[in-house]
Amino acid sequence: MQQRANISVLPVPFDYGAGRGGAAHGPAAIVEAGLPQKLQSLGFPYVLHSSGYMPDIQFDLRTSAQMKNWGRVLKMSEAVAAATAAIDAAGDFPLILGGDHSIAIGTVAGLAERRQRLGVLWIDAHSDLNTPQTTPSGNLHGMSLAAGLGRGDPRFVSLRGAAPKLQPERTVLIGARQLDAGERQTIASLGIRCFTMHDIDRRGMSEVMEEALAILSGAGCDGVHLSFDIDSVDPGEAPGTDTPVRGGLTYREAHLAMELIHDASILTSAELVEVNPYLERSGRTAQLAVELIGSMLGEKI
Ligand SMILES: NC(=[NH2+])NCCC[C@H](N)C(=O)O
Ligand SMILES: [Mn+2]
Ligand SMILES: [Mn+2]
Repeated sequence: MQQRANISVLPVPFDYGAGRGGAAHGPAAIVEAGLPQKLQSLGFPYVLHSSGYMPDIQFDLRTSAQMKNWGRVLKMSEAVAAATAAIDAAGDFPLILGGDHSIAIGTVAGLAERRQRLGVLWIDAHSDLNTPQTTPSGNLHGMSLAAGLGRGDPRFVSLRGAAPKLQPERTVLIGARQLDAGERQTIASLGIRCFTMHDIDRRGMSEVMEEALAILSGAGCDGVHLSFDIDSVDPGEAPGTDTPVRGGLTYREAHLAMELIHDASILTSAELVEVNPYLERSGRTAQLAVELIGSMLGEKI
């Protein structure tokens, strides 16, 4: 991260953007797995917010086949955007814990309020570039990056005003290995830089990350947000997630990515999403999340 010492941890216990329940318990699992101790041992002052900033979203039953639970996702997004914007405005480093990946609709909207040239590093097995027209599932966690880029339902795209929040030349994807047809089209037509698992296999994580970070460093960003979907990591290491895809990042590749991100000193915010403790007994996925956050913050072997 940049020279901002105070870390503001914002839990988003929400999973109505996913196809099943459980990711709402991700933040508690990550805290339970030792995140506060990790931040302390690395010497960062931090505050751990309660989830009380979220209004009563349970009872907004508005939904459709193309945007399941959109009423709840919209209410959550508004609350998360406001909370994230406030943390950013206070000069703290926002560290957001998901929750399913639909929470990025809110985090990106909140960050974009002060940062019109926000860069985003999206580490994920997926691209989350679907729209209500292209989604195969109707799950909004597969549409969050699209919303940031100005694609999809106007209520999400224009959350808290200006749209789009993100520009394709400041958006970099890493770890992709399961893209839907409409998403491929969007990546091609917008010219988004997408480093797939194929690229990582051939060139190695180190070279891929160097290029990715160079793109963001050279893109005139006024901030860089890391959106880390734990399903980017291979399901052997990260089984507790809703949409696992074989052939993911190894444990070491994931750590190396985080270490290189730290060394580049460009991050101004980060989120870690899609940990679903319901899907495993071991707790190893939440533990991995804590370790990866450690590497992101400068922990070395
Ligand atoms: N954040 C995630 N885990 N997204 C998974 C998306 C899966 C699929 N592309 C869909 O739109 O439904
Ligand atoms: Mn995702
Ligand atoms: Mn994913």
